[in-house]
Amino acid sequence: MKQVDSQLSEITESNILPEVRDELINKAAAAYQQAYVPYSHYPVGAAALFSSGLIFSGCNVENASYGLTVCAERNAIFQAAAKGERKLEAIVIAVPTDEFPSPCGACRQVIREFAEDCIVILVNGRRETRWTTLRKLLPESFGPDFLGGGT
Ligand SMILES: O=c1ccn([C@H]2C[C@H](O)[C@@H](CO)O2)c(=O)[nH]1
Ligand SMILES: [Zn+2]
Repeated sequence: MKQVDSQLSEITESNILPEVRDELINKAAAAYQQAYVPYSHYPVGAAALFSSGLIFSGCNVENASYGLTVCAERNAIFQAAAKGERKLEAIVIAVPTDEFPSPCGACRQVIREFAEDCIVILVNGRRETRWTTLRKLLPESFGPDFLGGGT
């Protein structure tokens, strides 16, 4: 546990510039304003930083056929992938509630497709942050390397 925490603080302190972090947080919080959530009333915003330096944001979009709902994280990542981005560096997930969000299993796996590991910053409605990593959220993961893919 100690080791994980020290790895984490290394990642959080050194790998993201404060101005980039702030931009990610602002974009994720702006994204949830556009959430389409007539069923859950739980808006989520995500902002994903890719290796190009570009940030892609997205919100959750629900559907009357509930299972067709797309989460904010996947919306942001798929928009990036559609523009040719392939390497995810960090993702911020923001909600307006007091509780921190947590990416669902499907989104963890989609994050894994574009990052062996990456910074994950969770933001609540008070703009408090919780830093974690994909590796911590999805240990011993299955990824593109198993299939010789990932490019
Ligand atoms: O990390 C999360 C967790 C949930 N949701 C969405 C899916 C659905 O629209 C609503 C309730 O599950 O929140 C996200 O977008 N991201
Ligand atoms: Zn999800």
